Amino acid sequence: MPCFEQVKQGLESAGQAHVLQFWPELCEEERDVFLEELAQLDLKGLKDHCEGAAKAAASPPDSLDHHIEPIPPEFIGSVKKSGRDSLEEWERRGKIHIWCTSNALRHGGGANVQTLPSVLFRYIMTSEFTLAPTETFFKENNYFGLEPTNIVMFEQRMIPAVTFDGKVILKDKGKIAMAPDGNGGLYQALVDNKVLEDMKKRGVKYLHVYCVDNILVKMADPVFIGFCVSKGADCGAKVVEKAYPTEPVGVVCRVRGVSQVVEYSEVQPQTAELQGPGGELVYSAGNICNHFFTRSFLQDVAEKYKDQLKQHVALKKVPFVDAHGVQVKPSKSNGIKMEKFVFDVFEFSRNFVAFEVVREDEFSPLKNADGSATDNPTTARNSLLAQHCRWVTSAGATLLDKYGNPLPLPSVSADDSPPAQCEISPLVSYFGEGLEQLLKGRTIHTPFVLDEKQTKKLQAQ
Ligand SMILES: CC(=O)N[C@H]1[C@@H](OP(=O)(O)O)O[C@H](CO)[C@@H](O)[C@@H]1O
Repeated sequence: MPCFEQVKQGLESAGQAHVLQFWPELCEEERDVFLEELAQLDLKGLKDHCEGAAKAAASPPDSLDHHIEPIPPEFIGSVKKSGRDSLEEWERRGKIHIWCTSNALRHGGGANVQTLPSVLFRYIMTSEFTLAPTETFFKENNYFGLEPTNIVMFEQRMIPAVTFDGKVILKDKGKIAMAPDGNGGLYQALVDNKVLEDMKKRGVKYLHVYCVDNILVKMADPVFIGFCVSKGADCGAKVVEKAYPTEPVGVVCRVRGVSQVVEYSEVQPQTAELQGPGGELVYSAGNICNHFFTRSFLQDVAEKYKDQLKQHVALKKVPFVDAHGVQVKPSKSNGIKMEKFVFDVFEFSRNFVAFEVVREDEFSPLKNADGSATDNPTTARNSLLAQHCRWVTSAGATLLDKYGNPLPLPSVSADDSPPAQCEISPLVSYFGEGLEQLLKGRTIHTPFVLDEKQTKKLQAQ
């Protein structure tokens, strides 16, 4: 059991003695739980954290408009602008790297890329709130047929939310309001959970990192990996062309000559609207939270740079207990959550590249609840269905609606009328490949689900 006096002293010297104001009212069990929680805090760093948060919230960040420039074209690859040969070559190289990792683990080297199936190691970072539900979800679904030991789940750190005058917020009489430390908490979490050692042991050299809110993500995309490795990159980012100047996505660009992502909130509209000679947006490389890293780059970040990552301020409505111990749900922002961003390591890269992909194929974010205009569960589902309709149609099949009438070619945008119910299992096709031999010349009634069982049936016909 942690020592109460020590914790109390730590809080006092951080200027946070108020955290214990309801201590006399807590029962023994509540005290034990609270003391455990307080002992987990970085009490030495608490003063800096609280003062830093209040200071950062009071002073808006410098405008970056005069310091930004686009990434030079020689550091950008593009699915749209590259020939078939280059794309196939990157894909081939990417597959070799993926296969080599799995083979090194199984046989201690000497990959035979023709015959080995690819084993991928998945590292899933969650917050304190989502670890147990994520584990349960995987278990309940039998790990989706994957080998459980190849899936590593780990938690990012939580840090206290702070008032505008730098005081830790009490969520309850015996509980601090904690918030995850942002997606850039990844680098600290890799260290805390010894994940880099695990990667090393398994022979992992390259990582494809993405945030979960994109239904169209191409996990471990061999084309992207092949592109980045062939350019000798230690760090890379997939981008899509921005749909309109003020679209709420970060822009991959350079600031004072250094590659980084500038968030949509950090530039003036007139900068976002700047156009090149052909009318194209100057800052068009929209960040989709989809990155390539070499393990050795991550190792460098963990050893040398992790503590230099910027802290970003997020102003939030944080429920709290008032001086009388009454729980309050604020109607306007009352608290500061400090977050680190996953892409803030780009500036430490020695060779950063960007790779532009096709939005309709790779980016349909889920940010809002149904009922809002964009980026909600319905638009996400429609994007996936529309993509699968396109795959089936380009494999040479004709889709029929439920009355037996031929469906028009699926629209490129998922925002129009809902696409036909046509879904291809990722166990059958990763990105539309292999469908022609199954579907060419067929007439298919929707709803249609092409899973492994249906595939076998079609093969037998
Ligand atoms: C801190 C962070 O990761 N910001 C990302 C992230 O934005 P959010 O609005 O925070 O979800 O996802 C966007 C793409 O969906 C990306 O453009 C942006 O740069």
